Amino acid sequence: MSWRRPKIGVVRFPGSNRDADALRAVELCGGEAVPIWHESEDLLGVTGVLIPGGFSYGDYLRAGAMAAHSPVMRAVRRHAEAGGPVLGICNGFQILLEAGLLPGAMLPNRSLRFIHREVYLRVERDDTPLLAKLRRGQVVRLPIAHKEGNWFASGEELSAIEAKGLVALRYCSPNGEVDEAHNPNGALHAVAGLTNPEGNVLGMMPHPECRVDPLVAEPFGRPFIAALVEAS
Ligand SMILES: NC(=O)CC[C@H](N)C(=O)O
Repeated sequence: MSWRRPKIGVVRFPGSNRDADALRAVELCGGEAVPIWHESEDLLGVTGVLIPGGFSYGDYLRAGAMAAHSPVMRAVRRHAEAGGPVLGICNGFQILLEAGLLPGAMLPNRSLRFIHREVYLRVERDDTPLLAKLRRGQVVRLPIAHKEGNWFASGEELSAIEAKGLVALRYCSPNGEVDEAHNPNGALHAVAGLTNPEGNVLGMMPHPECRVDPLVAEPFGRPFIAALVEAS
């Protein structure tokens, strides 16, 4: 890494609650974490963006639906369209879907319950900078904590997403088998994470930001945060 610590903006909305861990995770992975309030019309000179989890606007309407119309999201869109890296975690992923920066939509979990537990994830691609610290086929374990993680796309859209290889992560067994028994929320094709066609925007339901410190647990989240820092 160069002498300069890349500046990563951590966007905060009313109701964000994973922002503190996200800020710390960025610093632990070598970035300079810059909090950005949702009313900001610009990104304060950052070169990467992290949209953390939580309950922006209380999940009213649909999770992420109101946050997607915040002033800061206009700046995030410009940054993404210019090729800048963006990582959306959980509510951040929901916001990116609602903003149309990633394809598909979230439905309530199949069980209609909030689910908080560890899951296994199979890495489906490693050919883009935000996934470059993982390898295809690798299985990682991370926690999920959501009630709207049942990812959905229409049949045609789903085929196009698979054909373009946009699926980044799928829920799986500890051995990497993708089956319905290991799909916690009913997401179509067990989708847990997606990229845009250009690969510079990544959304994921599991939480890497609370798995970066080896004193807490095996740091399976580190490659995601470190890749964002390096890509920025
Ligand atoms: N931890 C999160 O970011 C998830 C909260 C999310 N709004 C939900 O679906 O419940």
